[in-house]
Amino acid sequence: MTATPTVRVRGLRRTYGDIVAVAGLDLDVGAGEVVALLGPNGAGKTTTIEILEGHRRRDAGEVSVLGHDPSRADLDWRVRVGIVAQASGDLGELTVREALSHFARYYPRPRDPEQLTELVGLTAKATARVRTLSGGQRRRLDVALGIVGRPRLLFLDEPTTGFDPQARRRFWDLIRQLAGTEGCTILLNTHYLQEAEALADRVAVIVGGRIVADATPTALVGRTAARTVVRWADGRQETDDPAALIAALTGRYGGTVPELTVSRPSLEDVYLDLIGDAS
Ligand SMILES: Nc1ncnc2c1ncn2[C@@H]1O[C@H](COP(=O)(O)OP(=O)(O)OP(=O)(O)O)[C@@H](O)[C@H]1O
Repeated sequence: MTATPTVRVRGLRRTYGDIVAVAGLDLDVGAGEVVALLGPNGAGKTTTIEILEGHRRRDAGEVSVLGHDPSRADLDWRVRVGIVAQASGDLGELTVREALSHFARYYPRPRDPEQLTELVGLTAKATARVRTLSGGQRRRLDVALGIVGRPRLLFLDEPTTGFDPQARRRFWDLIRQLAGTEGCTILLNTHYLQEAEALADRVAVIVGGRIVADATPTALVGRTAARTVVRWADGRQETDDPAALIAALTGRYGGTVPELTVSRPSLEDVYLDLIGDAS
């Protein structure tokens, strides 16, 4: 992590009447990092992201995003921040190409709308009206609109909801490209554990408006008490040393172990443990 994080949050709080949505949250995101926010419904992820985007006020806490307080940010800051919100705006009767060309004009150094259409896999729909797109296609357009201005920092709030598996993989490639080649910092809010595992340098788990874990996916999985489960035709055993167990089974069967499967603990196991402990 660099000396000055791209996002720095200390003691963030936000209430709605009696509901404490964000309850003293601390978070750092370094330049070029991809950080995934995970948490159950109502944990405070969207509230946090929208405060960082400058779209919601906070009750307390310090927030610095690209060196500025987002609640007082100017146009110069806005063009450096890309946003893919949970709900997308109404684009009326515009076609995909028209929508991208229209929004490209707001930025000093926009991406080429044609290349962007290709990048998000919407070339076949370039002249289709936005209202005729399927849910997943509309979401891809939202992603395109979020990156049309070549942001330095990109907020993605559940970006791949409604994507088919192929579109999701393609989106992951795009995010890796943005983070890798272009050095874009990305804060991503997702319910797909596999997505967090595939993309994130760090995972921050929010429960009840607070971060309860913040580590690399590998470190989080390593922290779990869950063990590898080895199953075969007439047995099942949990173990810390699957190789030794499989060698023993191979000896016992005098060769191939029938119906052998090995399941390692996943990020999902750890996540479920964490939110279970914290709630
Ligand atoms: N505008 C609002 N008015 C009142 N309560 C709100 C408002 N926005 C959010 N909340 C409440 O604040 C809490 C946190 O909501 P938030 O949308 O930040 O959660 P989330 O982690 O993004 O959830 P999800 O995964 O379901 O999108 C919830 O209890 C929610 O009902």
